Parts: sequence; structure tokens; C-alpha cells
Amino acid sequence: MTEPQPATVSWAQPGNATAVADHIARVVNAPGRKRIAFTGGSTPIKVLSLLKDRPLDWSSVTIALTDDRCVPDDHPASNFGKIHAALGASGARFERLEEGAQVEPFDLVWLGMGEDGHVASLFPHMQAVVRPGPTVIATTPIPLPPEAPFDRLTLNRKALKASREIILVVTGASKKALLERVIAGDDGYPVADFLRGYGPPVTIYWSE
Ligand SMILES: O=C1O[C@H](COP(=O)(O)O)[C@@H](O)[C@H](O)[C@H]1O
Repeated sequence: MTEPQPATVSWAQPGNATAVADHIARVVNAPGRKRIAFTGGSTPIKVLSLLKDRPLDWSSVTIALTDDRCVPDDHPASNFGKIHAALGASGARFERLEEGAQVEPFDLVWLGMGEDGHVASLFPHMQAVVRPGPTVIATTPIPLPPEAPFDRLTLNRKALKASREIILVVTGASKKALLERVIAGDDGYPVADFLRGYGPPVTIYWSE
């Protein structure tokens, strides 16, 4: 069994949506079957539209979600709805989040991050189900964020870290400043565990 390693962190240059799409395309084009976990929220929308227009063979790829809001697929806040709208016809297999399901390791986990440093639906303050192993858990942010006031399903930390690599895609000056604080030693945000704890290598893609 391999020993867990401290995460290594690097900043991609450039860090724009095209560079993120290039990174994901490299994973899609690698030989064999691949498992990729896709972030939700608003940051991935541009990347999804770029991926949708590329001539990639998705037939060997399973697309999972890092997390989702407990809403119907056709609700504007549904992460699955957005990703499925972009790539539902691509030939990829989609793996739904099911509370308590054990999760197989990933080739790539694509994370976003909220202004409060939450990743997937692991919030600084939340009600959460504790379960062993890499699995899907139910969480409720405290307080509920006004832009998405919903209960959530999310991969737990073990499932998110069971990956060859993580890419963390963020936009805007305030999120960059938060990441710099965390890298310098601030542990007060969920993202800190991914950047400074044990885990796979993390590449940060940042753009305005
Ligand atoms: O609720 C969520 O928020 C984060 C960040 O979203 P953004 O809109 O600020 O990009 C996202 O990474 C997570 O997957 C999502 O469900």
C-alpha cells in the first residue's frame, strides 16, 4: 500500500478556461477507461461550452459530480442539469450521486471553490452525515447560501482525494487572495485540507 503524501500545489500558466479545457481534454484522450468528477456552480460554465464544441471521444469516460444541490435536474441550480445539458449527448457515461454510495477512484477531480472557501459541498459550517470510506454524503450549509439555498449531496473528502490529480478552478481577485492566505498557512477554510493536507497533486487554474 502506498503511503499518503502531502499535496503538492502548482499554479497553471495560463489559468484561463481554454487551459482548463485543454487539461480535461488530455485526460479524456488518455488510453483506457477514465473517471472524471466535475465541479458544479457557475465557474465551469465557460469550460463546459468549450468542451462541448471539441471533437473529443467521450465514450471511455465516466462523468461523476463532485456535488449537487437537492433539486430536480431541470432546476436552474442543478449542477447535473448544467453538465448534462453540455455533455449529455457526448457518449460519456454519467454517474449520479447517491447518498451512502461507495465511490470508485478518479483519474481527475475538478473542483471549484466558493467565496467562503467551500469545495464541492463541504462548507466551513454545515450539518453533515459522517460515513467511512470514499462515499457520497448529505450536507446542509449553515447558513444556507442565498444564491443556492438547498440541501446538498457531495463526495466526502476521502472520495475527492481518491484521484490521480485535482484541478482547482477559480475566478476573481477575492478567491485568489483566499487561496494565497490558505497556502501561507490559514486553516480556516475547507479548501485548506486539499492544499495543505495529504492528498493528490493540485493544479490551480485562476483567471479574472
Ligand atoms: O455550490 C457550489 O459552489 C462551488 C463554487 O461555485 P461558484 O458558483 O462560486 O463557482 C462549487 O465549486 C460547487 O461545486 C457548487 O455546488
